[in-house]
Amino acid sequence: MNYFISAIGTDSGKTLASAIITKALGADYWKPVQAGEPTDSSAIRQWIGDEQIIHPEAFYLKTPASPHYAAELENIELKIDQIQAPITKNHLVIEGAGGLMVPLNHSEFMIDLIPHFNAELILICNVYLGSINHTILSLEAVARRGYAIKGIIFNGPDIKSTKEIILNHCPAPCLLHIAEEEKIDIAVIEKYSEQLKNNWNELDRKR
Ligand SMILES: Nc1ncnc2c1ncn2[C@@H]1O[C@H](COP(=O)(O)OP(=O)(O)OP(=O)(O)O)[C@@H](O)[C@H]1O
Ligand SMILES: C[C@H](N)[C@H](N)CCCCCC(=O)O
Ligand SMILES: [Mg+2]
Repeated sequence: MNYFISAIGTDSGKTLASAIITKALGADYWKPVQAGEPTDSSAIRQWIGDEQIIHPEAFYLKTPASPHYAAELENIELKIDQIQAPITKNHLVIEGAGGLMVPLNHSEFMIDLIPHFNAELILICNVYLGSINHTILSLEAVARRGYAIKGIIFNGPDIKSTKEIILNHCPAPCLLHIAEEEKIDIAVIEKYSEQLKNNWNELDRKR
């Protein structure tokens, strides 16, 4: 299965969550469009070790900006039909850049990659004042297009009322809650990947 990891914004914890998901599923990882350094693939490599496959980016753009603009600066035509998913028999964790409505060019958005890769969405919701609005808007964009959503991963403070209202508007369950950690290292990734495995299996049993 392909899982597309997106978020309600940028710097939301997609790379952290992708490392946890990749580890939990024993999956391959792929960042199709990388804008700026250090690359997310390099962070994932540090956190998951050498045993799993990280596929090379389809587009590496130098400027840490919206991909549509970073591509324009380099005179690169960034179009979805030029991006082919790597061939693998394994699960593939595909990390987007920024949030769902981040543009790749003047007519295509990150969200359009979900059907292109025949993927299920996992939405990373970092929790802050304003995140309810950003999350429900993101869920509406997904619902309007009829795309499959596997679940939500919360990242940050555990605020019951925020989680409840979001989950009441989400057709899929919470897969994991990542707390604010003092530092992110291999032990933290392993701790959450064990939690995610248990939650995932439990949710699959209930379905
Ligand atoms: N729960 C957390 N505890 C501590 N640090 C965190 C947590 N979540 C994210 N971070 C840190 O916040 C920063 C942004 O997270 P991350 O790189 O995963 O965001 P992103 O959504 O992948 O961003 P991008 O859109 O650039 O891909 C990183 O330095 C990451 O290690
Ligand atoms: C450079 C950054 N870390 C991400 N890779 C790209 C974020 C694009 C955000 C665009 C926007 O929503 O305004
Ligand atoms: Mg990232």
